[in-house]
Amino acid sequence: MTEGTSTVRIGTPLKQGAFKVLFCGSGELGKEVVIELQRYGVEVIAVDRYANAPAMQVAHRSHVIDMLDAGNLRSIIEQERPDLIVPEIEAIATPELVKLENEGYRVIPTARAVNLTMNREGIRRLAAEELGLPASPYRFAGTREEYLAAVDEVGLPLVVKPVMSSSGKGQSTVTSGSDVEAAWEYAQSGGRAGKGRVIVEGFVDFDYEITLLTVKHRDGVSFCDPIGHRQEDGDYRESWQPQPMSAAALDRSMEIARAVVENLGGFGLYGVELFVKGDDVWFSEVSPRPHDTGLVTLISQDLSEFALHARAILGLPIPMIRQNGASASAVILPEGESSDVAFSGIESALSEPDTQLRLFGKPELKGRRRMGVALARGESIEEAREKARRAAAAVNVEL
Ligand SMILES: Nc1ncnc2c1ncn2[C@@H]1O[C@H](COP(=O)(O)OP(=O)(O)OP(=O)(O)O)[C@@H](O)[C@H]1O
Ligand SMILES: NCC(=O)N[C@@H]1O[C@H](COP(=O)([O-])[O-])[C@@H](O)[C@H]1O
Ligand SMILES: [Mg+2]
Repeated sequence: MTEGTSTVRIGTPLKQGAFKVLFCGSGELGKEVVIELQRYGVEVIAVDRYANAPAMQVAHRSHVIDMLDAGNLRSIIEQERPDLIVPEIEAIATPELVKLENEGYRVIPTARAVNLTMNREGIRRLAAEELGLPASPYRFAGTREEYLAAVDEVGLPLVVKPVMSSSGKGQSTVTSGSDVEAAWEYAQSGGRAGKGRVIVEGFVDFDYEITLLTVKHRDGVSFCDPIGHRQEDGDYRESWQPQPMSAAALDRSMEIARAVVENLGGFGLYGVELFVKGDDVWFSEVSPRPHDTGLVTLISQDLSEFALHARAILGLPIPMIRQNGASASAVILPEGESSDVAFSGIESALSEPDTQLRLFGKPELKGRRRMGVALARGESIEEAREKARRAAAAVNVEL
């Protein structure tokens, strides 16, 4: 930091002068940010809807509450009085965060950003209607009748998603008239916050899709190299960096990302999701926080997306981001039921050079759940992807 302009002060954790950060959501992405904050001696409080969530296991203390309940959320925040509130998932009583921010609390990146992005309607209308950015055609629907009308207007093929959901929950692609009914029912059952409105989006026939990690920090806006990824059922399976792109598509992507994060404001790392075809780029959505496809940066960059988020929210400088070359991540995504999962095959997963593993320590598996991720570097993207997939496949999940 430049002499004379130092304003960041970090006290001693668990003492009067501690700098306190409270996480709303305590999954695998939060866990890595907590670890980065711990390295600066920040006092961390992790909150989620269930006990022993990944970030809780590395925080100073934790609370289990229904974060969609405004009263519960407020009472924990008033009890803890954190210097920063860091939302880690979408399903939070975000209007209450707006009120708390008005009362003087600091919400990362801003309460407005969190409130707009927790609901697909907020962010889509901002990006497409206010900022005029290119996006797939879309309609919103709250009833079956509105939904059927929306399907007619948008036309097939299309994608249906609950307005409040993530990781593909409640999402389906409709390619024929016979899927229309099932997509509505699935969206009604699959949203994180229960039944409700859906977005009907025209299907974008992209060549590839990227996440452009974009950091807003004290000295401006910085971009990470683009991350390519492969999704199945709306959930990420593999990601890699750098995704090869034409100069025109990359410029356009940065332009779109900059417009979005400058409007949303605040300090922190954003994951801007974009679809690319040739030199054309469409905005898809944005996370006002580290992104799951950005897990690859744990091996591909000197400062991972989690380290960058920590620096940005603390008001620390980010003079450069070093990329280490072709890298990839592959998820460990078992299906089944267990409340005492064990992992084996780890020696084999780590037997190749430039390979790493993260096991999240989630206390329960019910259905399909991301429990870990394999990371690898290679001479080429293809080699890195193969290595990461081999490492992920070598891990046995014992239920
Ligand atoms: N309109 C669309 N056209 C084509 N593919 C789409 C469209 N919308 C979504 N997809 C595909 O589904 C994936 C998940 O969609 P989206 O990012 O909107 O869901 P999500 O539940 O918010 O996921 P996450 O929380 O993991 O980011 C996208 O990355 C893309 O592969
Ligand atoms: N695409 C969003 C995303 O990846 N979010 C990450 O997954 C966790 C929830 O996992 P869970 O569903 O296994 O509890 C969240 O807490 C966050 O870390
Ligand atoms: Mg997404």
